[in-house]
Amino acid sequence: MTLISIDGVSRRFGDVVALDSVSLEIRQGEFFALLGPSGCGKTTLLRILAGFEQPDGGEVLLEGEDLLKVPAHRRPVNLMFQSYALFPHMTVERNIAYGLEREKLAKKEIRERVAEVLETVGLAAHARRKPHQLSGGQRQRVALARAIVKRPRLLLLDEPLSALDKKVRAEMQLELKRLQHEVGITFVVVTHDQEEAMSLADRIAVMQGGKVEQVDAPVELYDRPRTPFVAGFIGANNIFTGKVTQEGLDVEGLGVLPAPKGVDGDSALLVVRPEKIRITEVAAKADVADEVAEKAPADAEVKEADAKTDAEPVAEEEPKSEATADTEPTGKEEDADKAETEAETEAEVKEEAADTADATTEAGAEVKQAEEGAEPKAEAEDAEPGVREIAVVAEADVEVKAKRKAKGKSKAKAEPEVREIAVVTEPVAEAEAKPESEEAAEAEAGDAADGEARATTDADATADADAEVAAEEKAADAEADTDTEAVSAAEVETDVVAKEGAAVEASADQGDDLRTAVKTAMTGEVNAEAMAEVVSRAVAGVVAKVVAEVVAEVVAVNEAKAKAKAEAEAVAKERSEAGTEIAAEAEVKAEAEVEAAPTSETVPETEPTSETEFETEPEVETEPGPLRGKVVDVSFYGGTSHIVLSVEGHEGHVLAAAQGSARVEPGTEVAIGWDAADAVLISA
Ligand SMILES: Nc1ncnc2c1ncn2[C@@H]1O[C@H](COP(=O)(O)OP(=O)(O)OP(=O)(O)O)[C@@H](O)[C@H]1O
Repeated sequence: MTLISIDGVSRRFGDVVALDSVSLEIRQGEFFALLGPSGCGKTTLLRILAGFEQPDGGEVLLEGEDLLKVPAHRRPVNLMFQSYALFPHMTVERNIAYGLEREKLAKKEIRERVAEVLETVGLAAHARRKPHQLSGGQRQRVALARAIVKRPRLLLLDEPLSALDKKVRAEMQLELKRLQHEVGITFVVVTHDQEEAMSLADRIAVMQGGKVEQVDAPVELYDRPRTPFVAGFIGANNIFTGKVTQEGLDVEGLGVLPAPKGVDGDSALLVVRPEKIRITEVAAKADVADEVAEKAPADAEVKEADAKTDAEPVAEEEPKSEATADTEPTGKEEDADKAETEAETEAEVKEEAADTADATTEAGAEVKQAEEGAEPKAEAEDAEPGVREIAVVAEADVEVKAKRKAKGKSKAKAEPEVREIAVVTEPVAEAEAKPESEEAAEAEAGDAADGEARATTDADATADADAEVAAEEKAADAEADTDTEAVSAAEVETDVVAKEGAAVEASADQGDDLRTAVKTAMTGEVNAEAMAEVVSRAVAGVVAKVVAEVVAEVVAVNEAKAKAKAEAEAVAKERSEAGTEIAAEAEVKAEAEVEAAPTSETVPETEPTSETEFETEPEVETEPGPLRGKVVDVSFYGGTSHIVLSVEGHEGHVLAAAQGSARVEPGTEVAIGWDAADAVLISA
């Protein structure tokens, strides 16, 4: 139901048009915000509603009644000033009572209403204090109490939180919302702070230059801005200007970009939110590298790519600085080097992996270290490149592409190998939801991309690696939690652990002591008394069953604990390697992304295409975007990675945002894209 109807209201101050035919409706009981930059006319509109200003034209109705004819002091409207305007010499309760006293209400009623409102704003204990004895937030509550005690139909708040520091401000935002909900009064708040408006208001009128640009709910404003101003004002946005075509928006210098349908030939703005931007590391395929190599035989990096394609080991290559920059060699450098050398032939690796399961694990760990500290091209030349090749190809080919670009080759010729960088939650959620076996299989790909499968080329060793990676993934799911929670990440194991006490203690009436005895015996501290009990009950035939049960339980618990410990250690190791805890999460996500990338096992013999990649892993998007660019900067705050990208042919930067820590370095060449459905087209 409409409470206030504003129709064609204008106000000029000399040459300045403060309000230019403003029309909007404010509903009964809603929290409404007037949002816009300084000087857009929001305060003028508020003052007109309060009766402190008269418009030059237009009308304002309150439930159908002409409000403009009603003098300010008779309007059922209250204005809470930015400065709160409290009387410094009066106590809190007298400040609140003041308006009611002026209305000459009965003292009893005044007392009751003041007490009620003091409770509502949580200041009953401060009733006798004076304003200077209160904090900023408390003073603001007094101002609010004073405004609502008169029970206005409409409460106007001019920048109500601007005098508060950030923390109190956040608290008061919640408080204001609660209060508005509780008292049911229609609130109209004026603010230039979009975050404040978005978090407080049910609906927002975005104003600019004395006009209302758009009135909508916060989500609508964010998702579907209807004017260029709103698109630029609310949140960060990537904006491209061009001509609408059937295929998308044709932007000069950039080509046709994915866009929703529009009117052909129209000039329009394309708006894409940073979190909708998909960036994928671009790397030309080996044959492209080959082709470049042929044309530039003197280029050492291209030669390496060539060599890799031919699968001829070039084991003596020195590590390259870019390749080693990611991870500093650890104190186990020598071991790592040794392991790397050992891992260079499949036969040696097999031998090493075949020794024992422990030896395999150790070798894997060492090799992982070796690889992290090693030059990727050496990996590529490995006789058993397996799934690792993806990461290696990607890195090598970025360099190749850079060379190719330097030679002025058309980017259209590249058939990019992609590795999605900006992590999105959906694919990860899907990956997490997968059954363990599938997860383990996929983990192999991600794992191998990290080079972990290097030393495990025989079946047993690979299975070990799979299990290890699957365990890592599960443990990493519980990453920010305590060790106990890490245990709970392994569902089955958790069950067993959780049942440890309960199962042993609660299973059989007469078996309690017996179970304790057996368990105690099994854990090494033989209790003579308990064992005597065991023996005596053997006659009753209880023992065999109980012993079997307890043995199974203890074994299961021990296994679960061992596994959980290994997982926790793996996670800790991952984290320390990645540098931050958040990075660990991103790595798991990134692995899920990498799983989608084709491997030498999954990529067919014939030239792979994006389509074949989709067929392999249809649930993860790997289509590179239409734009090519470079990562300029990556910053992490608010739980999100904010990635600044330069784009070929585009003057401004493109912003991408990814939840968690994105594993992408400045300088990385990327393809940039988005889904047409995720973008908004606005007529220019
Ligand atoms: N009494 C006045 N005399 C002259 N110009 C005025 C007067 N009141 C407002 N203006 C002008 O009208 C325009 C709108 O002012 P208004 O205060 O409504 O904007 P605002 O959006 O509330 O800005 P802010 O957020 O800075 O308070 C401004 O250009 C302002 O300078």
